[in-house]
Amino acid sequence: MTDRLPHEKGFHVSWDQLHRDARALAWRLQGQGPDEGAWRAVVAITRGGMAPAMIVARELDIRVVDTISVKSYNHQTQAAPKIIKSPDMDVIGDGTGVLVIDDLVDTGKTIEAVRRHMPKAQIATVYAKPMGRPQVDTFITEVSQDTWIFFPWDMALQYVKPYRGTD
Ligand SMILES: O=P(O)(O)OC[C@H]1O[C@H](OP(=O)(O)OP(=O)(O)O)[C@H](O)[C@@H]1O
Ligand SMILES: Nc1nc2[nH]cnc2c(=O)[nH]1
Ligand SMILES: [Mg+2]
Repeated sequence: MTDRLPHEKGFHVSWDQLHRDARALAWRLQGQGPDEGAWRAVVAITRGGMAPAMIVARELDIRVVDTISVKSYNHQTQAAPKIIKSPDMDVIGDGTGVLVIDDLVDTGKTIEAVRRHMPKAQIATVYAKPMGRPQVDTFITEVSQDTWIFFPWDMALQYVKPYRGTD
């Protein structure tokens, strides 16, 4: 178990923002596949990669969608990443023409494990921190290493007190 650096800042992502950023990722990946620009399949890194992978698959009209499950974090503490479910290797092969999608790269350890599994795949994330950035082929937004990204599925709308009280 490695205790991670403290996260001084929070970056809170709404569904709307995630949708726009995942669409931007699809836009960037479009036409980059090896078969006349097309991609054969999408593999989502569960669980955080599933929503962005769905949006990318929809935008790029990719109907073959699979998952790879990597377990490493327990809340904000990281252990060695372990692949606990692989995609269908008959379909995915060495990853040629396959897009692997995750919500973010932080230390890059999750993607390192995935890349060993599918060395020829194109790996893309919506958000990237500097440490993991070299591990991904494509990303949309960089956030600093001391920032924790909060995704819409981790949050709920709640009341916020006004700056100036009336009582
Ligand atoms: O670059 P790394 O330091 O390896 O961290 C990035 C990974 O951590 C988070 O997943 P997590 O393991 O928390 O699981 P989840 O997607 O199921 O929430 C995130 O969704 C990435 O997959
Ligand atoms: N939600 C979330 N999961 C992570 N896993 C590794 N880094 C992060 C992060 O910044 N936010
Ligand atoms: Mg994840």
